[in-house]
Amino acid sequence: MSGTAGAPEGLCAGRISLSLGGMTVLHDVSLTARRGEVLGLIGPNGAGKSSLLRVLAGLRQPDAGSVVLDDEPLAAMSSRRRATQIAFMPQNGGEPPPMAVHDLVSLGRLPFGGDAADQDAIIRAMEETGTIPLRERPASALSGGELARVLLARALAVEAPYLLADEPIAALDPAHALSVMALFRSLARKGMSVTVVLHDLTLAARFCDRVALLQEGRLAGCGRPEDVMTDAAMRDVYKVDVRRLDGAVVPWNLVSAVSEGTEQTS
Ligand SMILES: Nc1ncnc2c1ncn2[C@@H]1O[C@H](COP(=O)(O)OP(=O)(O)OP(=O)(O)O)[C@@H](O)[C@H]1O
Repeated sequence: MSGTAGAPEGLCAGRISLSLGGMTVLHDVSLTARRGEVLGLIGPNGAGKSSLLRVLAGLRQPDAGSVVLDDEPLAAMSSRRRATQIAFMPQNGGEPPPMAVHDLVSLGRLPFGGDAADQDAIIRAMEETGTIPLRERPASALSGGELARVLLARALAVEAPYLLADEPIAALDPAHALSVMALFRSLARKGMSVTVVLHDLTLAARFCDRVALLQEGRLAGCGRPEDVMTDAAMRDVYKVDVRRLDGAVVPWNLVSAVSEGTEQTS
């Protein structure tokens, strides 16, 4: 444990407000990502999940509030130290650079000196994401799901204690999505902190230790999935009615369709 007495452990966002393009996209949001857990950021499109993740990563400066890593304000950390402590996987990743997959994953080791441990970390990250067979391929020629796994490998290669991943499973088939969520669980059990933006509510409820539910830039709830992802909250925030299958949350009908008596499925 590295925090000083009284200082909260973890990556703590305190009373964050953020405006983009003249619009307030985060309002007074407080949240802590802790070592040893998978924290899911959930909420509808535009709710502020990516913006909050970027603030947590130190990639965006909030207008108000601060982010503290254990007892150290992020704003006071060197970018190199921050890059060794917090690994970030962006949403979509943009146009991949014209380089081989292995070289792209190797970029995760840039904050380090280039010692022998680098190659081990790169191989480990590629094994964990099933990207070894892709290693010689040009990144620009990958499918969307393949590229997503490579970008995750780049973030994992950092071997930072804090991983922030923005929709890492959005482009993945069910087998790869399950495998990545299981990997997150396993990394958290080894002491990492994994914060992940998710739209798959079923997997969020199943694999996250806690979820933070964002609604229009505000925190609508944060805690165990069963406490936060209630039928009422899903209805209010997502405008969907859910069904529970073996305890899993399955979005089932649009609230508007139900209220108009035109339920889509039985
Ligand atoms: N650079 C920007 N300039 C202006 N507005 C922005 C910018 N980036 C994001 N926004 C707006 O901020 C709000 C929150 O965006 P954000 O990407 O954080 O949402 P999100 O919850 O991650 O959404 P999604 O699920 O669609 O990815 C949205 O209304 C978005 O249009």
